[in-house]
Amino acid sequence: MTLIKIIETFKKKLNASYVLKSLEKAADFYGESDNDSEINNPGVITKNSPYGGPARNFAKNLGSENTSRNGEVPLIKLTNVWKIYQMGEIEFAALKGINLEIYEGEFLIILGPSGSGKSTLMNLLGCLDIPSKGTVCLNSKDISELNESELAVVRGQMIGFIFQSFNLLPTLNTEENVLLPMEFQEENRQIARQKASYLLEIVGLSDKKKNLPSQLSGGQKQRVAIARSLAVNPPIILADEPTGNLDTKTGDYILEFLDGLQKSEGKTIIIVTHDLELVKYATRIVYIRDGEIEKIETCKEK
Ligand SMILES: Nc1ncnc2c1ncn2[C@@H]1O[C@H](COP(=O)(O)OP(=O)(O)OP(=O)(O)O)[C@@H](O)[C@H]1O
Repeated sequence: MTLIKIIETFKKKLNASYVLKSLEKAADFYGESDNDSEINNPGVITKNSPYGGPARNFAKNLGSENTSRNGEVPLIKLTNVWKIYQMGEIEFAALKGINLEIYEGEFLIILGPSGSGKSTLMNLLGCLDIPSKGTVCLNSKDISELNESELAVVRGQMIGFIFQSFNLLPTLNTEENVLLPMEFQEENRQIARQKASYLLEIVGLSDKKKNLPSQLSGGQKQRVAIARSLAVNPPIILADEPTGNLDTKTGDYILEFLDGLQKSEGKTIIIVTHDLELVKYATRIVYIRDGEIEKIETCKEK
């Protein structure tokens, strides 16, 4: 199966049971369930979903040559990856020979202290940067072989980003921020707006569509960022300290939400963090220190 076909497969809809679960959680957490008939009526959401029919288990749609979790081919594979920053005469190796395979449907936590190379690694996993040495393969394709525009297309369709600082565009309102990735993917404007509405319902922000980021709380901003990360229904969600700027309760809600995406949607969740609290959500933990993988732990049960 070609990468384009795989990407097309990934563009199918969000799962209805996940939507219901997420809505219930959002309603429960934000105390909105009593006043919102749509939240109490999942049929309405399902009927209005612009993402079409259920699409559980992305892996099953990939074709045997690309299936991952128990198979041979990882979704992302790093082989002897080095990242060397040049500062005048001085070279600094932020990553030193990283080998890592990430499989579809994992909830991977990359844990390490400040300066250990987490963000550098995230930039490589997210195809935002290329390695100085070694290879990063996404669906068996070496990203170094792609030109900038090909890389942007792959990144846009395969990966949803969530950042500690939310990275919302300050002059765009909530709805426009969620629409943004779809604009780059040339979505039909009307369908794009339907999708944005749908995603904002999932994260419990239907009533904040016209608010600017400055008119939202931290937790609401991060929920907008999550809705935006899901806009093109990517198979991979990559998050850099997603709860770093949130209080514990809101942070837990965000993580439960991501956990739901992994469990019910089969999405691959990758979080880089220094926060040990997050490991309870992981299926695997990668410990990184001084640019090297110290150890990798597989978690028996979540
Ligand atoms: N552009 C750059 N030029 C030079 N050195 C850099 C650059 N970016 C990062 N570094 C260095 O690389 C190392 C790893 O940085 P990185 O941001 O990946 O760490 P981190 O684990 O994400 O840290 P934190 O948790 O504090 O964000 C650090 O020592 C940092 O100073």
